[in-house]
Amino acid sequence: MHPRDQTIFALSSGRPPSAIAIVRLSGPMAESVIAGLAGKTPVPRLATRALLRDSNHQPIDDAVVLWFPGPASATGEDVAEFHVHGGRAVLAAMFDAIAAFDNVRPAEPGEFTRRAFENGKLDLTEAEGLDDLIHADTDRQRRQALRQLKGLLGDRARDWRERIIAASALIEAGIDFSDEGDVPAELIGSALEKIRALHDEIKQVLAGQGLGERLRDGLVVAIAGPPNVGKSTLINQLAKREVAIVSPHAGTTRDVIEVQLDLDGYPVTVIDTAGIRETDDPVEQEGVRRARARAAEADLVLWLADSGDAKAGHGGATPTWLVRNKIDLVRTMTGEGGSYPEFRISAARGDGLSELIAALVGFAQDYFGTSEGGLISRTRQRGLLQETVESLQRGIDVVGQGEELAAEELRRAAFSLGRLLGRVDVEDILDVIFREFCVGK
Ligand SMILES: Nc1nc2c(ncn2[C@@H]2O[C@H](COP(=O)(O)OP(=O)(O)OP(=O)(O)O)[C@@H](O)[C@H]2O)c(=O)[nH]1
Ligand SMILES: [K+]
Ligand SMILES: [Mg+2]
Repeated sequence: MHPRDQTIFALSSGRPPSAIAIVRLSGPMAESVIAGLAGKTPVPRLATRALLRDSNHQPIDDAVVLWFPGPASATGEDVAEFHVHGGRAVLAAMFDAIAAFDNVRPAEPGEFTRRAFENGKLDLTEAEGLDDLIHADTDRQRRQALRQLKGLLGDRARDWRERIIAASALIEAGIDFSDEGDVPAELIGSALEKIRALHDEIKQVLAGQGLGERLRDGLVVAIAGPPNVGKSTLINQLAKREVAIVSPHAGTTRDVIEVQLDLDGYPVTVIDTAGIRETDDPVEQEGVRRARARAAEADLVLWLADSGDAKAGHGGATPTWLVRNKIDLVRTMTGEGGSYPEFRISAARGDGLSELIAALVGFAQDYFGTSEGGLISRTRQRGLLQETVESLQRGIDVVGQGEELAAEELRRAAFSLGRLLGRVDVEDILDVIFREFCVGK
């Protein structure tokens, strides 16, 4: 039997132990399994209490079960849900009892959503939104994912695709006429007008963008600087917990330490790195190498320095702020900040931290944009819209030289939008997209 025709099951809720765990099944065997374990098929879509028993009639758990006959289900197939107590032994017994049925197997990551997609329950942009929603850490990420899940980009793309096909029809009609000699100029003129409008509309969506993708990936802020200036002390303050070891010993931090922060709804990853200096210790050398590499890749570097002797500079092109630490020890500031924005803090005492954090929020606002974010949240989506715009532009350019050429470009544009929606030619990308999903989703 093809894996696609098998019935799949998975733990759809979080890691056990938990108060309640949800085990989900989808496929033709779902009814046999739910009836087998619960004693009878429950009334569709009604939460039903049942004592679940295995094939030897041994009780497994006192549970709530739900039965969703297809196609009116999340995946479009028959779906069964078991709400059991979330103990490891309960779940192990459930999985054994379920897997004992023929043609029932554990689901691959994202396989439920993939089946929903294949059964037309959602388009590919909505599936991507669903994945983003599950992984959203901050409020802004959640709102963006929800917009995507609601199909805003998908709706626009469907509309664009239909209009491209309508413009094609006009041009194709022109081609038919041209056999008789004269191509009616008003047909071509009208098609051209439609294509120009589409081109401008999609281009506008592309222009206001970058923000959505950034919101999905988050902003990376690296704390760098010489040894012992208080980098780890600062990251602990920002994280409000002891993520990094602090000690008076220079060269304490060697690995790159990362924390995820929610700064006013913006997802920010702050990284603490090894103090940058010349050293003979090969382990510390490796730490310094990593520190430089991560600072170079970051979106913003907080270059930490001793207040008494501040020299900013990591030599990279990354935006950099000079943060003078330990102002509790020093009265007079020396050293050149140069053109870098400057902050004065005591990471240990907390002085100046609220100003630094406020400035970080401001930076995040500029970086992510203050708008609600755009329709595009992935490079895949951006690339396909870009292709669409290019095809439309070529269509406009060549329409005078031959209607066939223009029609071909419009077909390409419609094809790119079809791929965006997951309607055509997508097997390869489906594997990539759904692999990133959680098991049980
Ligand atoms: N007085 C004072 N001491 C501080 C301040 N911030 C950090 N320290 C102290 O400075 C020493 C070094 O702090 P760390 O946070 O380990 O410095 P680091 O830059 O991470 O050091 P490396 O990882 O070794 O590069 C510790 O003894 C801290 O307690 C501060 O604002 N004021
Ligand atoms: K240290
Ligand atoms: Mg450190």
